[in-house]
Amino acid sequence: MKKVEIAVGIIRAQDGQIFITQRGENSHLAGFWEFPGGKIESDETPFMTLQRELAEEIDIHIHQAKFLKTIEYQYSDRFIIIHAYLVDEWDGEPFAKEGQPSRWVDEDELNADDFPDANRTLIEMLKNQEKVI
Ligand SMILES: Nc1nc2c([nH]c(=O)n2[C@@H]2O[C@H](COP(=O)(O)OP(=O)(O)OP(=O)(O)O)[C@@H](O)[C@H]2O)c(=O)[nH]1
Ligand SMILES: [Mg+2]
Repeated sequence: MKKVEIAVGIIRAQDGQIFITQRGENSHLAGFWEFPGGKIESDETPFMTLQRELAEEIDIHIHQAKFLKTIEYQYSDRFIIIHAYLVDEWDGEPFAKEGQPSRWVDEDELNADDFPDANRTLIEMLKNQEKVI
């Protein structure tokens, strides 16, 4: 079974909106919305991956982020580990560099059904505002 470990950012603006992107055609879980991020490379810490992926995918640069939660989830074809960070300070204006759809959405309006199954507990945590964040 393939094991995939990733870091993702919940990019939250001061008005509470969150920046999300849609997974491209032909990718794993195509068409679902996601938090920008990607796979941890062998010499990276999760935070280094987050910095690199947010620069590559949405053109923002971060100096810090708040670690939120690690989620483990078994898909039919892979086991996934997601390190999720809250990003509320960055340089630049996020946009989907690879041309995929993107949007800002109110935290309260995040719909877990639009995201991969692995994201469900994370989205519930954000919506329930377990007030660590
Ligand atoms: N970036 C991102 N990936 C997620 C999320 N939730 C989730 O299950 N994933 C899964 O995490 C895996 C790795 O994400 P990735 O961004 O590196 O995916 P990728 O398209 O480069 O991978 P691939 O082309 O090798 O399949 C994918 O299988 C993806 O479906 C999420 O919120 N954000
Ligand atoms: Mg990615």
